Amino acid sequence: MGIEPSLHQPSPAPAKLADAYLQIEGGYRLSGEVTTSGAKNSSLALMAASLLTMEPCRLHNVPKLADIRMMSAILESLGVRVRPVADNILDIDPRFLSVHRAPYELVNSLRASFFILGPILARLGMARIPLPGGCAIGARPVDLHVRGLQALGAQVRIEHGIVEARARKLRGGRIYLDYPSVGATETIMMAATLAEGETVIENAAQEPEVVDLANFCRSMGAHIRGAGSKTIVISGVPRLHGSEYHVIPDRIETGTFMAAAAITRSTLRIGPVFPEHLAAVIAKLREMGSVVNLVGPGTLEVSPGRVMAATDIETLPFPGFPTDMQAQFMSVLAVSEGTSIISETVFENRLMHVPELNRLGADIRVRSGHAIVRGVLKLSGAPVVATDLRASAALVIAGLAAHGTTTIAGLHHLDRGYESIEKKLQALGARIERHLPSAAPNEVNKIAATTGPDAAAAPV
Ligand SMILES: CC(=O)N[C@H]1[C@@H](OP(=O)(O)OP(=O)(O)OC[C@H]2O[C@@H](n3ccc(=O)[nH]c3=O)[C@H](O)[C@@H]2O)O[C@H](CO)[C@@H](O)[C@@H]1O
Ligand SMILES: C=C(OP(=O)(O)O)C(=O)O
Repeated sequence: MGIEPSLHQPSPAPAKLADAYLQIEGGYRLSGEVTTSGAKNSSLALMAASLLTMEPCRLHNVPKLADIRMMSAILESLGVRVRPVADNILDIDPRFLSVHRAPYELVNSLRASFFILGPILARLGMARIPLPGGCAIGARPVDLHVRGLQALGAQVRIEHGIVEARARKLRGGRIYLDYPSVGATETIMMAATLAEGETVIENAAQEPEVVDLANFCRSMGAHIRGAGSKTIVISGVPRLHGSEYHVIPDRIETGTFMAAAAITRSTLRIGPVFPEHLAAVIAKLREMGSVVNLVGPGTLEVSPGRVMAATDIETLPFPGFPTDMQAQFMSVLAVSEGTSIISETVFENRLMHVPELNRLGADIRVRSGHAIVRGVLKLSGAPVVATDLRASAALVIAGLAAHGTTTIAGLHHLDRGYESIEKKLQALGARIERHLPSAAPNEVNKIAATTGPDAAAAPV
């Protein structure tokens, strides 16, 4: 993937006092145990995959997030019934899927909305989905999704920003992905479950969320082999049945709390976790000097070593270091001893947090897509603006370590991907509060159930 520096990005709009913001008093240690929510990126793919059957599905461990609420709204716009039946349990009844087009206003806000293309095409023989939105971290084309569906016999054209795919009957095919795209692997895998004959995806993405999706499809009766390896083989079946399924824990949320432990030099226990999903993150943190141990089934303990040392990081497809953890690790490296080089190779515009971290006293320069991070002794609190989801997490982490007060605006990014993050951090002893839009500048509002991030996730 081509990488270009983010130096030429316009600065994010300054925070307005009328916007919601987080206020953090940093420089304090954390302690205790934190529970990881279900994986956002799995849940979104599984919600789309539930369209493949005509029977009800129940998903457990779905996080309460703005993205999940949006995906629920998209499914409902297609005639599908989506109901939260208990905390983090979502019932999806796709029997009445009848609409093959999704509204732009809904699809525009998240990348995962595009996951519905393959299932709708497989079920209805036609789909019209606007090009997706999501974090503005690069161009994020959909050519690999399109070529995959074409290999299954679909006719696909893109006009006026809408992807239209038609196929009376999808047929298995052989697809080599030029890049192991997570989304393209998922789109093709879902469509292929109902295609006639065998589909082989070569150079497939190996991310745990791809495996979770394959396992969910298998629980519905799909025949899928090799998920988690570079070659996935799908033998199409005439129909899939309903299923009840538990979403895997969110490895990126776990990694974010691991980074919070490292930067505040605290001991934290984090779980549930599949350590093999975080092998690269654990290895990097150990290299930097943290002590990371598995202290029980599915619980990691992160504690401080003698020093936090610089290290180089290159983001890569799984099992490499995840791009979704790059920003958070940049915060930790900003206060580690020595100079680190971070190379973002997955997305060409995912260094927008650099100027904001520098505002907090970090010393980071961007040169040809690489961030050169010179460790400083301390960060100091300042007002900053989140530019995307993981950038916002990086700013929260930096704010926990920065001396004095940090305010973070642009919380709609954070609320896309972190369930109750400030409540979880407060329980660990962090001095973090959310100020709601109506609040006077110095007046803290307790998070009202009707307007806070939990409300954003209302359907779950
Ligand atoms: C909802 C979801 O699951 N999002 C995740 C998913 O995004 P997403 O599925 O969008 O990420 P991809 O793996 O597809 O993208 C990786 C690279 O491939 C490029 N590409 C992708 C598709 C395509 O048709 N053509 C193309 O060139 C992208 O521009 C990017 O440079 O995987 C990313 C990589 O781990 C994560 O950061 C995102 O959190
Ligand atoms: C980039 C992310 O999400 P999305 O693909 O939905 O933009 C993310 O989860 O970090």
